[in-house]
Amino acid sequence: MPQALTPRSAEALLRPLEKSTTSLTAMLEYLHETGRGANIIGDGGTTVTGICLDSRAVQPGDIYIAAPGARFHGAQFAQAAVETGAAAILTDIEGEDAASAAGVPVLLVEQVREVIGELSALVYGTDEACPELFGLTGTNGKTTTSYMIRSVLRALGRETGLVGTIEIAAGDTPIPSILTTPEAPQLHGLMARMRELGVEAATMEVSSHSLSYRRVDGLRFAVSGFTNLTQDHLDLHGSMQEYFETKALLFDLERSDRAVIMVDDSWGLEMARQATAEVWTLASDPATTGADWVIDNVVPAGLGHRFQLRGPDGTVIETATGLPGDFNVSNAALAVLMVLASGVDPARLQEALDRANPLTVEVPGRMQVIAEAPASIVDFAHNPDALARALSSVRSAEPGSRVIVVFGATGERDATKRPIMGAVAAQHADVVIVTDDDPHSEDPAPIRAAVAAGARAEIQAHGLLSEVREIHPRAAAIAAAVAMAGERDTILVAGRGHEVFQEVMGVNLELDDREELRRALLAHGFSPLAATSDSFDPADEG
Ligand SMILES: CC(=O)N[C@H]1[C@@H](OP(=O)(O)OP(=O)(O)OC[C@H]2O[C@@H](n3ccc(=O)[nH]c3=O)[C@H](O)[C@@H]2O)O[C@H](CO)[C@@H](O)[C@@H]1O[C@H](C)C(=O)N[C@@H](C)C(=O)N[C@H](CCC(=O)O)C(=O)O
Ligand SMILES: Nc1ncnc2c1ncn2[C@@H]1O[C@H](COP(=O)(O)OP(=O)(O)OP(=O)(O)O)[C@@H](O)[C@H]1O
Repeated sequence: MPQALTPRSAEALLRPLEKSTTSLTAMLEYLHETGRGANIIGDGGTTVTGICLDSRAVQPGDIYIAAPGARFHGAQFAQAAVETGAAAILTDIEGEDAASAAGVPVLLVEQVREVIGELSALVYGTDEACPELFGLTGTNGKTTTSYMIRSVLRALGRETGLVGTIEIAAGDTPIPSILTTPEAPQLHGLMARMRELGVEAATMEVSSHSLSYRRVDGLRFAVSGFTNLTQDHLDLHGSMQEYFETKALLFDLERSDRAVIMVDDSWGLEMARQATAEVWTLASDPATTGADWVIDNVVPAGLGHRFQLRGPDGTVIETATGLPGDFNVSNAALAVLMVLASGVDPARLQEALDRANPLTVEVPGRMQVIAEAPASIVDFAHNPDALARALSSVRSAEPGSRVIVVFGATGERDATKRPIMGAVAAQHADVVIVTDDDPHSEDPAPIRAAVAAGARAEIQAHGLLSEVREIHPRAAAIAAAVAMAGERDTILVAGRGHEVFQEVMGVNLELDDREELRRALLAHGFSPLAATSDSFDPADEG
């Protein structure tokens, strides 16, 4: 993928090729009809062909949305937006003066973020025609489950799109992803582009940030799924309750027709109780009473598992996933049920699962096996629950084998999870190598110290035998892990998954954990798997 994309050229990929026009008066009328106060300063007959929230990405003919943010008010970039072709500006009272001074008509509203989604739908016509949407939220498992859903939909012969942390894909065109869930103007532009490309169904990761910032406003999900809720993003949400309430917005009938909710924890149960969309509940434990669907008869198959889904009226679906970890059985089950909930005939779905094995899909940087001896795995676990689950799933039954984990914690994000992740690593690994994750602009040393302190405190409190080392930079930590590993050991490099840049003190350094691991394995005489054959096929695994 070209790294040289600028904000403007990237934005152009998220637009329909065929442009239609919307006048400011049409927007004003829509806002008034839906009970919102708004005024036009200048010529209401002015028409726009696109809508954009970033002055650096404006395309000629756009309405530039000058929104207040944590750092700036977008109105300070109004002049720049007009110089690059903005035909009008949408702003609030605070932005009025700067917007008016930019010399194009201004649509003035009370709360800018409240109207962006709906106006984007109006501009791109996505209120009238949009691919069938599958939305995923939860702390962990969104990316993996959305790849699985896409794979199942493809096996059913549907033309698909995908929006998420790793990439945006409209048809076969991948577009690098900056946010897990892009801003509303980009989402609507993208849906219109997908419509042009004949995309019938799209999966979308819906982050809690996107719900807080109203990025998915104006979209309607046919089926939304909830994976789980564990600690993360408390810097944004303040408390788990607020984090939960934000996620719950997705399961409102105003946004989603149907919801499939994992009820393995109390947050899931509460989510199912609160949701106003039609709910199907799913439990991983077959003994769970009251769940509509349960996962049963899970048996190891190669690196992954075979399992059954048992539902109402004796319905049984049998399938398998080749992805390691019992959490991937939950992800796979959720994917199958979300497709079923969209109205696909169960027999047709079973036939597609049997024929195409779609739940054995390669998800970059998610439990990605780089070598088999020592078992060397790169995973995206970057919060306590994901790290605990990833570590538990890689422990080999072979006597004397050790688990060596290499990880760190992100800078400028939820600092409370740092010692907790250290403690989790000490509980589950024999050797804990603490290194840098993405420190961003924060000094990496105190981040490492907080993680290592959590690990040491856990060892002391429980008399554990794990060993803690602090090694940086990250490539050196990965090399050290390989240097100490024997063939029967397991190395888990956690936290950065598919990412190929590490931001240290504000500078982007090229770093791909998978490449570093391969390099170190080769240097120590081990045999990594070929870079292109990291996907699994249970058919090969027996
Ligand atoms: C915390 C957060 O999500 N902030 C988002 C928010 O920022 P903000 O409103 O504070 O914006 P600001 O920087 O003060 O700027 C104000 C306005 O001026 C505009 N601007 C700014 C500079 C300029 O030159 N021209 C210009 O037009 C900005 O586009 C913005 O509209 O609106 C901006 C405009 O779209 C986003 O870029 C920004 O995301 C930042 C980059 C971000 O890092 N977000 C992350 C945390 C995020 O959303 N992550 C979740 C996933 C998390 C996970 O699950 O791991 C995601 O969905 O990706
Ligand atoms: N169902 C699950 N429960 C707990 N942990 C999981 C689950 N699925 C995946 N994980 C762990 O979480 C990590 C991230 O998985 P994935 O990328 O699918 O989730 P995500 O919700 O998209 O994460 P993010 O929002 O951070 O991008 C995986 O690498 C794995 O360690």
